[in-house]
Amino acid sequence: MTEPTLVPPIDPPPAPETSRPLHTLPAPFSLSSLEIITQGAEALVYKTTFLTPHTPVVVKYRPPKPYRHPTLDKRLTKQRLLAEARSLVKCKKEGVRVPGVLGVDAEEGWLVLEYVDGQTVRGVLDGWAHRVSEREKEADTRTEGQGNEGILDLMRRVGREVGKLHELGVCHGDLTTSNIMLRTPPPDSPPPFPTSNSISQSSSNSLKGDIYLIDFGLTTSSIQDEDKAVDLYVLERAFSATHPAAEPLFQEVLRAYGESGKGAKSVLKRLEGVRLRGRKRSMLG
Ligand SMILES: Nc1ncnc2c1ncn2[C@@H]1O[C@H](COP(=O)(O)OP(=O)(O)OP(=O)(O)O)[C@@H](O)[C@H]1O
Repeated sequence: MTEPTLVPPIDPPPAPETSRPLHTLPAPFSLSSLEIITQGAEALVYKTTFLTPHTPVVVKYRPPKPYRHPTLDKRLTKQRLLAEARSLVKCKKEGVRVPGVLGVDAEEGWLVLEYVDGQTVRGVLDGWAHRVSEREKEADTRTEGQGNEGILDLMRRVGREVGKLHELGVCHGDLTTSNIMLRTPPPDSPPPFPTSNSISQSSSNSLKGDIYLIDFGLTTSSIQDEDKAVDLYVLERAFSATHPAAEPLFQEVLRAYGESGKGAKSVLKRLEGVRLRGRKRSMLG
């Protein structure tokens, strides 16, 4: 009988690396005081009341990219962060609704921003599209068309805010429905008891509030119609990707944009060309 051979214990495979070095967030922040909002491709976004107990703020942190040379990485992060902070400051000063910059440490890679209490337009559109399909299922003709004025008005506010940004000579560079937020307005005093009117109003109230543009990490200064038209094209694509029902709403964004400033009409003209090129490119694969 052959002796059983002793198989040396196999080392367990190394634990997969976390996709992001969360623990590297520098002082003065500690993870216990931060609530993660998103962990995007470029940045970690947290909400915290660590700095101001009664007012939440956003900490946007760009962690080091381990695959990049550390010196180059630090330089790029610093440049992008400063560019983002400068654009935000400029926009806010000129009356475009953006979160205020409360602090920045470009060496360490973080930015503290005013917290916009609300939801992204992407979230709003998802909710709206859901309500539309529920209504269609119920085939309730009494409610048909109800609530549309609210969403159309929201689209006009989006168009005007983007118009203000472009009028200033700033192109967003990543204008998607996730980078536009609807700030929740302070609550109206509620009626003493719910009425049918107040119930139907609660869903249209969710569409009220100011529009804020966020994520200025890819912003550029440009007075070129072409750059502005590309911004609009990116937004148009985001609308059609969200929900087919949202696509016609974009026309309302464009209408309001067209009336927002001197150069807006010629940007819309240019958008037609950008669309044609976009279509050609997607046909070619
Ligand atoms: N000032 C703010 N107030 C409230 N929420 C915010 C704020 N800034 C960002 N957010 C939330 O965090 C999300 C991501 O923010 P942002 O787009 O700035 O980060 P990002 O990592 O650059 O994103 P992406 O990887 O999509 O480019 C937003 O979609 C929004 O939900």
